[in-house]
Amino acid sequence: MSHIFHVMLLIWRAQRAALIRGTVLAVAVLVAGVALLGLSGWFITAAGAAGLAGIGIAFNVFQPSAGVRFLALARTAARYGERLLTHDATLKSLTDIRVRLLRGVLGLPFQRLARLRGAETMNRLVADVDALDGISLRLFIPAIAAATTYLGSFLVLWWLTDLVLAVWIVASFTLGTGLVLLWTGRHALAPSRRAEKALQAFRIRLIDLLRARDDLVVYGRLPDQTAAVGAAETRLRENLGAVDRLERRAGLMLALTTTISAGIALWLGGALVARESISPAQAALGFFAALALSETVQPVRRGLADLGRMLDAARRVRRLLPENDAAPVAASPAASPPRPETAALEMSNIAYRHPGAENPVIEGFALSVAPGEKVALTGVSGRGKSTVLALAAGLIQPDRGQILVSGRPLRDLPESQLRAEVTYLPQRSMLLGTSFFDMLALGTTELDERDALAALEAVALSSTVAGRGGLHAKLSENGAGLSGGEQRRLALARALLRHPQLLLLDEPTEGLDRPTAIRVLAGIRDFLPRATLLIASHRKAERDWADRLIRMV
Ligand SMILES: Nc1ncnc2c1ncn2[C@@H]1O[C@H](COP(=O)(O)OP(=O)(O)OP(=O)(O)O)[C@@H](O)[C@H]1O
Repeated sequence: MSHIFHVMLLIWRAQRAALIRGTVLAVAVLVAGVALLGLSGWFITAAGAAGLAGIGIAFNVFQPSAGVRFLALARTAARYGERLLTHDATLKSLTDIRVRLLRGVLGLPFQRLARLRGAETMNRLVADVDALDGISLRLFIPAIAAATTYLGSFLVLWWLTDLVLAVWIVASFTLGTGLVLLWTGRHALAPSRRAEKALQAFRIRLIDLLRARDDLVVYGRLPDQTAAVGAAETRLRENLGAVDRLERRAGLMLALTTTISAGIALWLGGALVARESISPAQAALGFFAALALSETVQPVRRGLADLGRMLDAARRVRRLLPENDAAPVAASPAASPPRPETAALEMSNIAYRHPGAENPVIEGFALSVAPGEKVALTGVSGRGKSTVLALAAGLIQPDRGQILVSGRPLRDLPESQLRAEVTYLPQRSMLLGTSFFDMLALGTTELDERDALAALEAVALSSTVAGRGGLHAKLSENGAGLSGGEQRRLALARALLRHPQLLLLDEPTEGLDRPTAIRVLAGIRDFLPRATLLIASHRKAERDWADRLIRMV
């Protein structure tokens, strides 16, 4: 439950003023409803009694009927204002939470980020945050409004009728509805959780099916995956059905509570009238107020039916939210200029162990690359070449040792300066966008077309781009309509366009035929004549191109 309170606190803090106003209006809606029915009952009974007594002519019908009209209108207006304020404030708070969550996800350490599954993260950001709206709209605000209305009704009924009648009505409602709501929350917890899990499974399996469709067809697993999607959907429907049934049962029990409470209030009112403690009209007021109190807990019923979904969503969201993102961001140290007389990249006595791995992948590793040098890192697969590049790019931190970029400790470089000076092309990169231009523009905010064409020429892609209709021609999303080699070269061109001083390339010509590989390697140097180049390599063409080889053993 602490997660739900924490999320409610976040929602409340972000939109405090609007939520206070909305809650006041929610109380006004319920109070006006109870007063409306109570006054109507009193009015009809009092008018009837006056008629029976033969003094109907003297009975003032105008004031009570004006009161009824006022309360009806006030209730409608308050309901409108309450919906507007609370929904608007909650949705704004959730937008805020979603942005903070995104910031939290993006701020995760590189290794954790690499382990996140796209579909799952998408679910967190969309479905989980959506589930949180019920915490304020269907739990806290209606619960506060109902409690306030019970207290107010007790005081007003005591004042206008009799203490015994007031105690009975409010106590029976508090106890009755409290028990029904507890029952609903307890029984709906499991199916509501299962429904949410099934929904997440449905989405993830469907996204996996769409993404891996070709592999699933090749391995004959498409029917299995389709069946898995269908099974998740069936589970979702079954559990949603269970939640709905529970909610209906809770509705029935609430109706029974109202009937018993109002029935006994009628009997008690009659007894009090017989003892001449109150008038019949006052007894009617009590009875009708009791009937109206049933309205107070309807929204909470729906909220409690969804409690399991909200609890799980709140727990997951809280885990990913940055702990204290309200704290001011520490000022970045001033950017320091490179020292030209030093090595472009120097790594000394580096040790690194991947999280969860038993042994360090590299231990006591050292390397020095002079400015403008082309160095190839070689070694058998799994020796740690990509790990060295990720360390040099500052994506992971060494457990021991020091990394200097142009003589400055890498960990002291401000992020923006590091990214401006060092670019890393991993083995697998993602192309974002739907045209060559869009895909290249990820690396450079103000991309110049001439520069883009020059980079494409450097990676031997000019004719491909021209053949596909030019830089701005529409392509399948994320480069899906390009060959594997074309996709890699496009990612390489994107890296070149950042004009880094140090370019780290992980097997840049993998998948290319030898003549194209040689052409691309020459193009890299032509495009960046002064840059320092460190590449992880398995190919002879790359080793021949390099000025020096560093063999990892
Ligand atoms: N995130 C990770 N968690 C645990 N182990 C990892 C992780 N990333 C890499 N490894 C392991 O670290 C070792 C070095 O991996 P790395 O990718 O650096 O090797 P590599 O020399 O570049 O290999 P290749 O030539 O096949 O690309 C491998 O055994 C790999 O399984």
